[in-house]
Amino acid sequence: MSREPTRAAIFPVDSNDVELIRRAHPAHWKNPTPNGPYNLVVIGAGPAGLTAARDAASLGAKVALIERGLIGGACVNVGGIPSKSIIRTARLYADMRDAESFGGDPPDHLRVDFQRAMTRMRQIRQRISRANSAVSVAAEGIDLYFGEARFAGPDTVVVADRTLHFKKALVATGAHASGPAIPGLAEAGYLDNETMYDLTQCPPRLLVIGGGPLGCETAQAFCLLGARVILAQSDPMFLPGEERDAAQILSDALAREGIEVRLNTEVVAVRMEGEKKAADLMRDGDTTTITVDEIITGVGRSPNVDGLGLDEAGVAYDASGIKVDDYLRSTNPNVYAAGDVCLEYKFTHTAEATARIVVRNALFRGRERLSELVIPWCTYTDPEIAHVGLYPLEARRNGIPVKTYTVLMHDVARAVMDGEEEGFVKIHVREGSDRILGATVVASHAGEMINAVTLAIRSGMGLHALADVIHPFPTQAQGIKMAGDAYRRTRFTSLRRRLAARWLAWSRR
Ligand SMILES: Cc1cc2nc3c(=O)[nH]c(=O)nc-3n(C[C@H](O)[C@H](O)[C@H](O)COP(=O)(O)OP(=O)(O)OC[C@H]3O[C@@H](n4cnc5c(N)ncnc54)[C@H](O)[C@@H]3O)c2cc1C
Ligand SMILES: NC(=O)c1ccc[n+]([C@@H]2O[C@H](COP(=O)([O-])OP(=O)(O)OC[C@H]3O[C@@H](n4cnc5c(N)ncnc54)[C@H](O)[C@@H]3O)[C@@H](O)[C@H]2O)c1
Repeated sequence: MSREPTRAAIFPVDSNDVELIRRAHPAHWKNPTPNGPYNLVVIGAGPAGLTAARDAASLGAKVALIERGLIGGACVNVGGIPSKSIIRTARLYADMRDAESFGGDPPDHLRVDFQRAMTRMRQIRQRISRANSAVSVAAEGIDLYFGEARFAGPDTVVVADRTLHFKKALVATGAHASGPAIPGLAEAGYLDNETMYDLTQCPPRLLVIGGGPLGCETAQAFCLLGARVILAQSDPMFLPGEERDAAQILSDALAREGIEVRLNTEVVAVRMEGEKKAADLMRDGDTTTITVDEIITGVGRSPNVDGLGLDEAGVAYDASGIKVDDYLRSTNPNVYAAGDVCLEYKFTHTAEATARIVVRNALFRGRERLSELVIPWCTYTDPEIAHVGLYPLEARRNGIPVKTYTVLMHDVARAVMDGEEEGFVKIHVREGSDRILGATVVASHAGEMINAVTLAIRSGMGLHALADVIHPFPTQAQGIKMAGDAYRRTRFTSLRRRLAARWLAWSRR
């Protein structure tokens, strides 16, 4: 059974897309002619490949970069950039509807202009792609090739009619949307992240399958842009990896906005009924049928390993991607991997961070380790959910006693003023110390707030010291400092308090 999603429209949709393609994969690009072996051949020009190629070239390495599609990879073209652009417009409509609670008047006839929201997204996407144009990449001294790359041996890659020899290679081919094996889905047609940004009209009734970051962000954005959304998630909670109360706040927020939340629910069959798509949803053995205009899937991503000739290169891989050691080296000591093709945590920032490790380890005999990275992440729903470090459950499983300091956002003055009181800051420390193990922030700007905790963990700064960092008033980031203050207050032992009281009493004499 084919699991290919249907094309919503012909890409390019408008002149912005034409411009994007002109920059990110020019029609008449002439591939260079290799001239001796490369220090580094990079396959894939997404965040991982671009970062590695640029860093290596700027250090004087002879670098080849190969891309089969658009420079920028998933992030720029079909991921973080388009999704966060439409989320911004969705939030604008949410604020307009909510104008009364900010002391304003909601517009009389609020009509969502979906096409304009999507056009704005395409404008932003092509604007951001300027920084990665083929011409600018080549101008940085990188030999840029377009075409499908394939290993022809342990030190050779072929692309189009060129054969490239390398001392080291980096596989940075990313991942693609996994197609859920739901009977009838392929025949009925569906969209995923490769195709949904081609939409020019908002589907009136939409089923989103999958309640991970992609499904939750997409469901909320499309709901705020006018679709009636049903969100089906097979797990009992959205964002299954996150802390329960964070996922619960999100679940409540989605339901409040009018999304039909279906947890513990499997989509078991899809079929066409006239112009509509009928989907059978099963929960606890009971099946209900819903009818929708469109289906979007977000059920995880699978690494791009097929057709790369990895066996010829002696590079081991499986369904979770290329097997790498802590130095990001594959089973071929001269071939490394970075980003989505090998990582459990599939984020733009981890793709870039791992690419930097590869440049140091592969070209300069570095010994930098993947396990030493402190990796935060954020789901850009409203409220946002951000995390870094260990979860309490993980810590306890490893025998580490945990104490948590919690600040509710409704106690943070700026959050109250902004009408963004939902959420919390939770900082987990090793019990009996101020060593920060991890943190979860649920707040409108959690993605910005988590950075202070990441910095603290990275630099070995304890929660006590974090409380001493002066935060401008009023900011929502004060929630982080307030968690530090909560920790500090616990240090006022009864003996200290008694001594302080005695000293103060003596000072009053
Ligand atoms: C909808 C969505 C939203 C997201 N939002 C966020 C977010 O908010 N924040 C975040 O951090 N992450 C986000 N991500 C994840 C992020 O996009 C990825 O983690 C990131 O793009 C991975 O970078 P990469 O370089 O490893 O791979 P990719 O970006 O996938 O790039 C790989 C490149 O390799 C090319 N390629 C593949 N095979 C070959 C071959 N054989 N020959 C030549 N070229 C090849 C591909 O064409 C592609 O351009 C999101 C993802 C999606 C789908
Ligand atoms: N803000 C961000 O950083 C961001 C945003 C979007 C995507 N991403 C990245 O992209 C990757 C993919 O995200 P994702 O949300 O697609 O994957 P995911 O694996 O994180 O979540 C998929 C969810 O779908 C559910 N699911 C799977 N099959 C299902 C089915 N048949 N019916 C109903 N539910 C089903 C799973 O229970 C799971 O919770 C992730 O690694 C993520 O890091 C990141």
